[in-house]
Amino acid sequence: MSNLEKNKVTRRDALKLIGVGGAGLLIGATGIEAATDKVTNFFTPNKVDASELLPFYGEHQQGITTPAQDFMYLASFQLETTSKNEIKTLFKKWTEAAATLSEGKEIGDSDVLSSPPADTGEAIGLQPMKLTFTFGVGPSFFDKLSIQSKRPSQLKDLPHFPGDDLREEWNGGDIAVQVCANDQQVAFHGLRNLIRIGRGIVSLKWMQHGFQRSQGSDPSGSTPRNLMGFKDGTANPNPKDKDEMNKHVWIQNDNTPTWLAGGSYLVARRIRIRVEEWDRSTLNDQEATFGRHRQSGAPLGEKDEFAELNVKKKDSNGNLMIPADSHVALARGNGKVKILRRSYSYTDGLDIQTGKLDAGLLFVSFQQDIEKQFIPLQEKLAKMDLLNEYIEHNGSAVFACFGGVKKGSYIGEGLI
Ligand SMILES: C=CC1=C(C)c2cc3[nH]c(cc4nc(cc5[nH]c(cc1n2)c(C)c5CCC(=O)O)C(CCC(=O)O)=C4C)c(C)c3C=C
Ligand SMILES: [Fe+2]
Repeated sequence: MSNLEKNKVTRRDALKLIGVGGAGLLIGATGIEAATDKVTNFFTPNKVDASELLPFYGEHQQGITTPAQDFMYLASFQLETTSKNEIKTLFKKWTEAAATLSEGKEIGDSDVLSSPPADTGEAIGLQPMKLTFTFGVGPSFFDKLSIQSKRPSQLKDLPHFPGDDLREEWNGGDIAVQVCANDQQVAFHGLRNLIRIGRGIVSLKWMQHGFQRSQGSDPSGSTPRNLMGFKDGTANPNPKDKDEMNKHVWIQNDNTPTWLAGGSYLVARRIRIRVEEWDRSTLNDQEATFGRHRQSGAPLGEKDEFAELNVKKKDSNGNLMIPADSHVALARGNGKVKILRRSYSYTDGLDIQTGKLDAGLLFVSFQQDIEKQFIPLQEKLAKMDLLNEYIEHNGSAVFACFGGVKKGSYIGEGLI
């Protein structure tokens, strides 16, 4: 049988696919044709939608204020060289590859029979699916290249927080690449090709995938839920509000070096959730832990997800509606410190030591100033957040993400 014939959807297959297996079931010919049509339509091309394409070049890097795509890979690389020139060449190659892949094109020359194809091929024919790349450098990057004088003073490893249970295999790194897309294969292909281009110059230190509910399963675009079942992202600052982004996210003061201007600091925390314990806690405890209702996402005592969150509001007995040690009460504080959260859920299968799931939140936040934003927030949470009973931080990293890249330029230009 030819491949073409093998791939054909037969009427019999179509019937199986639509669940019509019973002998003697009467179905009119037109019914069968219509059903078969539906199945064969499954293989017909989708229209190419230009909105699926997010250009790599621009004022800021993509993947920061970009509405979170369905999938992400966060990869942390370590340098295998101390040569600035080799890193500069790599950054130029990565820039070109990221720009090409973001347009849904293949990289390099892949039709020379005597050489391995330049592109690994698994995204051939696929749309870009809002593929974005976000690049940054960690504190150790500056030491390894002996350019310590260029390291921004606040780009250093985070302090130890109470309860931290950090593992070296999930910590730090010299370079970060965040790859996001609405298709996991497209995202993986993007990262895999950067890994390949970097071989011999950089190697992976750690890599974490992330997911959220796909936009296809929630076309209304409501706030995604985390693995604890709660809407997560409700009180994020609005990425479309330029003033808010300038105030809380983009680095842009007078002393900012050009390579960092319009960039942002990325904090990543791999936070394991003890889902088994959480699943045994009562709904009442769960809601008190977050300070919001599970179903609606509304602050406790309110009906609407976006109702004002008043941490001082009391019930008729004089008790706080939202417990003072709940996650949102502590994270909101006086409401002045804001970070842009862009976290994803992760699952890494079974922890064979404990027989429990290794699942949680790959917490990612972008901020203008780590010392004024993330650190004071996490200090408060680590001390007394009710959520601490159910989570453990086992990975931590900080990176300075470059400003946007202009066509003809490359990531990190001006730094190396
Ligand atoms: C240091 C910063 C934060 C860490 C670490 C963190 C971990 C974490 N959060 C959730 C789930 C939710 N967080 C929510 C709100 C919220 N969280 C932070 C900061 C950190 N969270 C902030 C700044 C806020 C907003 C507070 C506010 O101003 O109201 C919520 C409520 C819904 C929402 O607003 O997004 C949830 C749910 C988990 C599961 C987690 C670690 C595993
Ligand atoms: Fe949170």
